[in-house]
Amino acid sequence: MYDTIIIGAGSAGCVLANRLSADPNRKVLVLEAGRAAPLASDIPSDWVTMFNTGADWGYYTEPQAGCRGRRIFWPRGKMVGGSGALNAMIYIRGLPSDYDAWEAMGCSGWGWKDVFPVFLFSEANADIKDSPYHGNDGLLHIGNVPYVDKYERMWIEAAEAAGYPYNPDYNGESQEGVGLFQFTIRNGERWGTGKAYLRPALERPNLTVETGVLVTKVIVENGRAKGVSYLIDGVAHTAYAESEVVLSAGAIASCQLLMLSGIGPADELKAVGVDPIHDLPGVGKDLQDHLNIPITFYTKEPLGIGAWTDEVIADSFEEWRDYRTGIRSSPWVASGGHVCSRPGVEPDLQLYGAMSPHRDYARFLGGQSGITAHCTLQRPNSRGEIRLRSANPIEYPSIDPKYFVSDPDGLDLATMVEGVKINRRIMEQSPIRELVDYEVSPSAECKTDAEIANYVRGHMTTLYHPSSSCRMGTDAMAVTDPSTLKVHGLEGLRVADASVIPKMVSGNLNAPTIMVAERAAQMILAG
Ligand SMILES: Cc1cc2nc3c(=O)[nH]c(=O)nc-3n(C[C@H](O)[C@H](O)[C@H](O)COP(=O)(O)OP(=O)(O)OC[C@H]3O[C@@H](n4cnc5c(N)ncnc54)[C@H](O)[C@@H]3O)c2cc1C
Repeated sequence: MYDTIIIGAGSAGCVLANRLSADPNRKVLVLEAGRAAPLASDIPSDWVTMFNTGADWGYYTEPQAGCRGRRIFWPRGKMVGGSGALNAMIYIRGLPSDYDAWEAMGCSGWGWKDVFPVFLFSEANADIKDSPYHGNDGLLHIGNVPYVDKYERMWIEAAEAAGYPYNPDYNGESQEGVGLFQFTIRNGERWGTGKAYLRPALERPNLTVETGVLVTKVIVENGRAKGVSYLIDGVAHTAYAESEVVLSAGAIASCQLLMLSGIGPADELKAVGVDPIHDLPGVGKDLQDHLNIPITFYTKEPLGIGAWTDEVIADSFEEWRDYRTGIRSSPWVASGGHVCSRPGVEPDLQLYGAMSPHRDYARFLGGQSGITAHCTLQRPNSRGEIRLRSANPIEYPSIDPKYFVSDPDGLDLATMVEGVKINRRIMEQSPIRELVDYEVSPSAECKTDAEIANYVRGHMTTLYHPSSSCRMGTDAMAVTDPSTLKVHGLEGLRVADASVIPKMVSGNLNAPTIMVAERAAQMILAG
């Protein structure tokens, strides 16, 4: 018998495993479906090479009516460290107003004044000292990118020439402007929560971590979570928890597991053969994600990833292996920024100037060197849902983010069209302009807003940030209680991961998820 069972050793689960097992009187079990992270996870440049491997759940959405019927690829980490072991390692918190909006939605205790100290508490910034905006004593190592390509600096110069000010610290006083991102990289190696939080706790006798374990159900008796059922190599097992079960399986699997356990919209559960035990209509609803649109240019000279030969790849790996330096110590998303699509808004677009001629999540590279300019919508209106397809826990759920179609005013699409125009403007400035041969995609013929919108629908990707599928709140569609993160109406069951985020923040989701997990641990330890 354990005190606490944590489902999932991802970004959030590893934080909880560390914080909760720091209490020697608490017996903690962590159950993770994946196994140890592969070498590619350690190497910052190699994150995209893990897509569609055993370390990736490799989900696809339902065909998206707003995206010309395409199914959108949704990679998620399936390994110790979770998506934080697969991600691009950018560290960003979002805007203070994002969290104040959470509070205004009924999540009292989650305003900026409440969460900012938690961000500082978890942060160990190696490069920015004596700043009121950064912590230096936490467990989460943050640093500047170890390798900056000269063309990344040129992209920043071009963006400045287009009128966007240089910002040396977008986690500082203001997010607006362009510059270099900060990363969860330590001495040239990925340092997600699997290493920062879980690894140092593994020696503790009160912490057990089991990998290769697929949790299939939370066992609930008389309104209280008692334990979990899981499969190891297809064989069923159970484990019991005295105090509680914490779902940290991520924004897809946490709501899937609630529904498999009979907790969710009762009619929908019955329709797929699951006996409802607790009618909670919001489970799986209100799903949000960051939408991203890349545009690609070929360059006249070889540069960046497009210039890598087999020899460069081999030599750079040896350099990384021996010294943790060089081109493989960069995730190649170092130059970017946050800009406003129109006057009177806070930065609503995140930009990247990636020195890589890629398309389709960098699974394919172009025939010559190039630059891909990405633009992400920071605060989307689109909200979708996750539903069970069947009562079979092995079957992936139906993921329908309803991109664009759930935003009847069309603001999401219109803002992304502006983002494409901003990226084109940047690419027209010196010193990048002189490098560009021609625009490959969407190509110079795509000119009018309507043509660009059609391109956005046909090429948008996820920026990998599903959230809000078990969102916090006090309204009828809320799933988790903001003051405890307990599932409404049940005892002994909490959710602590990206799925409780009530509304998308203006920035990538790892840091906010880690903050949520830190707070969940504080709540649990407080009893
Ligand atoms: C490719 C990619 C790039 C990204 N880039 C960035 C970035 O640069 N910066 C940033 O801030 N964010 C980034 N993100 C997003 C960020 O990494 C995630 O939002 C964050 O990791 C989510 O954490 P989580 O704890 O909610 O879920 P996860 O980290 O996904 O953890 C869930 C864990 O639960 C396990 N699990 C799931 N189901 C079960 C089950 N049934 N039984 C047992 N275990 C189970 C999973 O295997 C996984 O380990 C990226 C994400 C991806 C996928």
